[in-house]
Amino acid sequence: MLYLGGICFLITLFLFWYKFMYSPYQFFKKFGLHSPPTVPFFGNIFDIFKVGSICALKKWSKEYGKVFGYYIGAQPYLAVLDPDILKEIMIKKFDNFTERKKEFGFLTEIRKKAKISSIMLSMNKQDWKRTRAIVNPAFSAKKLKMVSPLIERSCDTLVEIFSDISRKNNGAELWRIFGQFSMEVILATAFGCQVNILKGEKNFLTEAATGIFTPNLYNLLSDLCTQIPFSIKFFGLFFAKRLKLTQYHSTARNFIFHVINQRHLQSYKNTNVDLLQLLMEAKAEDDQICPGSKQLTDEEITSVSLFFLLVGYDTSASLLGFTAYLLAMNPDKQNKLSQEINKYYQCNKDSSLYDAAHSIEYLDWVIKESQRIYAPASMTFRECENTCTINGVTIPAGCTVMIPIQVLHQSVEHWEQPDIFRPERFSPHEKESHHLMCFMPFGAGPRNCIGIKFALMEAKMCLTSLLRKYKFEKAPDTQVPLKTRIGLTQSPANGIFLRVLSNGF
Ligand code: HEM
Repeated sequence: MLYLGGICFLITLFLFWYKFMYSPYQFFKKFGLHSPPTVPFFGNIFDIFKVGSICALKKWSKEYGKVFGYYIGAQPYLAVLDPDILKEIMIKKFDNFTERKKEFGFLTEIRKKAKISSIMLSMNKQDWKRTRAIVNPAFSAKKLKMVSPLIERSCDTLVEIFSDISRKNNGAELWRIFGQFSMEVILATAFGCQVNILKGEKNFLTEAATGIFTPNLYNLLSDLCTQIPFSIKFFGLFFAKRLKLTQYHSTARNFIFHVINQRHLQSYKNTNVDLLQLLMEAKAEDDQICPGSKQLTDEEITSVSLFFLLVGYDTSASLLGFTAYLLAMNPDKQNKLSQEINKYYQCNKDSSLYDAAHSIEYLDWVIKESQRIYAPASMTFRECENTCTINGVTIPAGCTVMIPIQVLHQSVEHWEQPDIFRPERFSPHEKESHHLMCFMPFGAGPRNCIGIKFALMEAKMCLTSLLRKYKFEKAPDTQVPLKTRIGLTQSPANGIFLRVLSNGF
């Protein structure tokens, strides 16, 4: 009896080892793909902890080439750094790679607790097609020009605030201020809410949004728990109630809910057809979605709105902060940009801020070069629907392709002296020399960032109005080199301290 018990125990142990510790890590081997050695149950999580995801990816690509696998827990990721293969995945074979990484684990539980359904980043093919078609018109060039006066209003407030900062010798932390600016802009343009965030109103919103985007342990833990699915439910339920992250989600969601209710209560029809109006007009009767319809449920309207609020805030704040930092560290480039802005206004005295911002070519190069050095969205994903072979590489069905935007932007193979800030790389004369897929701050293909034109308009208008009057300079507290915090997005780890001076024009 004891003998039989012993055998049963050993068999159980073997099955446990096979299922959780051996078999998951054979995934890439089966398809002839290389991957770094793994630690059972944890995969390559410790390598990432040790040096950070970007350094780990750079190191692995040196050892295993431009396509290799790695594991977070038991979750397999295929990192692709080959621009030709990326072009196939993101553009040519988009139908087979329409979805991103599926959302699971703690974050789903946290969102459920805050009554938020699937966000647009992780929507499945059908829901994404339906939602994107509804939202697209809000981002047309014509619509964006219509909302530009709202951005100009926040630019004017920002100039006032910078006037105060320019009197301080030690400078100020600018990333937070750019965050308030971008929150104010997205609220006004997409939701019709004129809130003076820059003057201190509703600061709890920027706090919640920052909290949601700060990379945290839970993303990694989520992936770890995929091996034992019930643990996600268990830990998710246990932690979700107690975490600050849940509170942040609830705060942001409640605010959006309030804005939607206010819009419902307005007796007149909103004439400025903003994003929220488009979403609300797509509301399905009784929350029933018919196949092929262009409608949204109530919960989807809240979730999509919330996502736009968050994503519009975080990435734009980082873009502005990183650009200010790079200009401060490269005074010759900053001088050139200020001169170009000044020259433009000398010839076009009555130009609108919108027109000025879109006419200064050098500004466009500066913003591109800033995004190349510090990509505000450091990575994106695509899920492979059916196994396929691209340029001799087999990509298994169900595999999550990881597209390391920041690593591509820093590749020595594609960029000469990638650490040097040189906006001229993007001049018409030079830009042909880099592969299209080695520069993709907004992703690529049909599922790229929907907010490209909006984000660029906002950043260009903001920098034009600031650099007409001020220049950025290194302050005693400026961190050099700048440390960044990398999750799905990239932001400065300890803010951006800079001095602001009048530029004498
Ligand atoms: C500097 C600012 C921004 C950067 C760098 C950025 C970057 C990105 C990237 C890399 C993606 C993934 C694209 C892909 O997978 O191919 C994305 C998706 C997305 N972004 Fe942005 N973004 C920015 C600003 C914005 C703004 C202002 C909005 C909206 C107001 C926005 C809305 C979205 C949406 C809705 C998606 C999901 C698109 C989809 O799944 O169809 N983004 N963004």
